Amino acid sequence: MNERIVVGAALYDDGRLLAARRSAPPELAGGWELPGGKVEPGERCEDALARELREELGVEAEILERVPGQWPLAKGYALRVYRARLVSGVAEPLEDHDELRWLAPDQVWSVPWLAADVPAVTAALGQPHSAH
Ligand SMILES: Nc1nc2c([nH]c(=O)n2[C@H]2C[C@H](O)[C@@H](COP(=O)(O)OP(=O)(O)OP(=O)(O)O)O2)c(=O)[nH]1
Repeated sequence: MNERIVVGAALYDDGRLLAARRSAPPELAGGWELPGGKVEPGERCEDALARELREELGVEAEILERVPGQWPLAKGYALRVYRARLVSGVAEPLEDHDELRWLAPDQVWSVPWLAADVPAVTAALGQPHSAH
């Protein structure tokens, strides 16, 4: 399989969803996304996501079920989303981001999500919130 996959986390803690503001590249900077990153060759999506959350945010997360669907990104990549639960650590914008926000359910649309993330976040919200 030759797909280029980016995995993103619908990461919940205490009923709130984490949004991360990208600091680069220039065309995406300032937009909000679900934290995550590229899956490396031979890597399981769930493992890639746990690794990215560790690297980018400094947290340990339990990766739960995949949100059905897949959303196109630039350069032939596609975004897949997994629900996840914060296990330990305090999320900080260590890499790729310059601000983080934990959004309560009525705040989810208060940030300008990147275009690809709008349907992904919508799909993530459309499921029972078992990760709360
Ligand atoms: N992580 C993430 N990336 C997204 C989302 N929406 C979106 O358009 N993207 C884009 C931004 C990036 O071009 C690409 C993900 O790459 P990344 O830079 O986060 O991944 P990475 O940490 O593995 O980066 P790299 O060092 O290999 O460049 O997908 C999203 O919700 N989450």
